[in-house]
Amino acid sequence: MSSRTTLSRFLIEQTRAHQTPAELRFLIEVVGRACKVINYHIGKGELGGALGNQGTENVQGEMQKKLDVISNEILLEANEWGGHLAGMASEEMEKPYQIPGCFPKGSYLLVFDPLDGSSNIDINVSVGTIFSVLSCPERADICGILEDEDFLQPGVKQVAAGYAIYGPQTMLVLTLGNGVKGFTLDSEMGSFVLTHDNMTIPEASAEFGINMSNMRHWEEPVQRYVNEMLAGKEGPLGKDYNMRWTASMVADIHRILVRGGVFMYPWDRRMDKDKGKLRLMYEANPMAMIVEQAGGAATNGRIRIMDVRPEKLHERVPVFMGSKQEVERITKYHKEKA
Ligand SMILES: O=P(O)(O)OC[C@H]1O[C@](O)(COP(=O)(O)O)[C@@H](O)[C@@H]1O
Ligand SMILES: [Mg+2]
Ligand SMILES: [Mg+2]
Repeated sequence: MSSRTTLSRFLIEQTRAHQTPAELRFLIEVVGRACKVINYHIGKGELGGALGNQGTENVQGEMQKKLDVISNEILLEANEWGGHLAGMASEEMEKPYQIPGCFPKGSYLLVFDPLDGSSNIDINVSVGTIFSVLSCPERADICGILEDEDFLQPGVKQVAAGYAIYGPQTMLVLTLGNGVKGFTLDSEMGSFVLTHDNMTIPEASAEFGINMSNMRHWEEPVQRYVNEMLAGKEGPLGKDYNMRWTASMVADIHRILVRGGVFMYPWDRRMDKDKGKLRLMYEANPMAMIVEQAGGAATNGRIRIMDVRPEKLHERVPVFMGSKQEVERITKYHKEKA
């Protein structure tokens, strides 16, 4: 009997250890399978005609990549008939996706960013898929249409969160609320195998990730924080910091789960008040749950991201997440300025 723990076996063990409902287990399995299919299309690249623009815009006014649309369809198709979902919402769709038919639906809502890091697709840099699982509010009418409001639950309500990273290795990183696990895709077996048993983020770090080209637009607390790091050991922090930015949130957060650091996408003067670039429901919330479950912290500069009350399905939020000490420092600088 192989001692390697596949995703399926891990989920069964979770059911025994933590009473994880069979429906949730099935949901994670289906999402895992969909990510394997997405991985196949990404791996084919131009051979499969999957690179380049789709020629359409999504609800955020962003030019969609072909793989944004392909990945979205793969996740919808895989999850539509399983009976485990009441509905879905995606970065690439303005409104929630209704599970067709009049019959009792599943207990869960799946919210996802089908392809994260889209600007990196055509240059062969790691991209990912991010997902968040919520419970579906009680519904009288089984034929009832799902409204945006059904999804607008704060991050603390998530029952699971995860991401797939399509890089030199393809991995699935997952939390069900008791720690963070990483599974590597064994392409021969076609299974995700547990390789990172208890991913944790060191409290202290000397590495940060931010798009530096936006510096002139940032608020004072962010300018101060980044300048102090750039000042290195001669500066007030007394240590040298390294900088990394891949422009794929999944890849930047994965780096932090493996070796620590802080990831930032702050508000800047070009944006709507108190908003950011990254989306609360399918980027910030799932990543915040994973980061906190790994011992890190995640705020919008002022409060815990998972305490933010969502108002809109595609709303944006400033993001500071990673090693606790660094996130606490940048949050303190914002509070001092408030
Ligand atoms: O291009 P910028 O400003 O560096 O922004 C990069 C950020 O935008 C994103 O690509 C947005 O995500 P999508 O690709 O899913 O739209 C993040 O993954 C990444 O952190
Ligand atoms: Mg994204
Ligand atoms: Mg995306």
